[in-house]
Amino acid sequence: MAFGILRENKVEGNKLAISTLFSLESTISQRKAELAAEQNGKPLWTKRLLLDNKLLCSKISEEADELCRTLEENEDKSRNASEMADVLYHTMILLANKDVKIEDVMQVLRQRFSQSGVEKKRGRISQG
Ligand SMILES: N=c1c2ncn([C@@H]3O[C@H](COP(=O)(O)OP(=O)(O)OP(=O)(O)O)[C@@H](O)[C@H]3O)c2ncn1[C@@H]1O[C@H](COP(=O)(O)O)[C@@H](O)[C@H]1O
Repeated sequence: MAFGILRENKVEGNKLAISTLFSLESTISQRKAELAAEQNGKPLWTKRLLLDNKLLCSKISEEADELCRTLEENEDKSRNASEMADVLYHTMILLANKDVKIEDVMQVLRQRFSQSGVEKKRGRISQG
């Protein structure tokens, strides 16, 4: 009984996690659609990143470095989650820029479920 409730909570938590990514994807693509409309004043941050690939890539590198620092400097879990959120947000803008959907990324991950990293690496070496 208690196990059933725990499993249900986990399923709900997983659904919430995935719907968060879809929500963010939808907001970013809305901002992208709005770019075509006339701009009044300075664009919001997401729009600025959509318009400036150099800025976006430098933010992605910066956020990835900050994420690694949370490990190297043994920072607490909340810092780790916050830096990962920054990485996800900025990388999802890059995906939107390239018209790649988060589902396309998930599909790649799903295809790898049945394969270990060692097998994957071996496959790449024998191909190249
Ligand atoms: N998830 C985010 C998000 N994460 C970070 N940021 C902004 O990204 C900018 C740069 O982030 P940094 O980490 O460099 O911020 P920082 O203040 O320098 O601080 P550190 O944490 O690195 O110390 C800041 O202005 C943040 O507010 C975000 N801006 C927007 N979103 C989402 O995007 C949606 C649309 O946002 P806008 O259209 O840009 O308002 C929002 O509703 C949110 O859901």
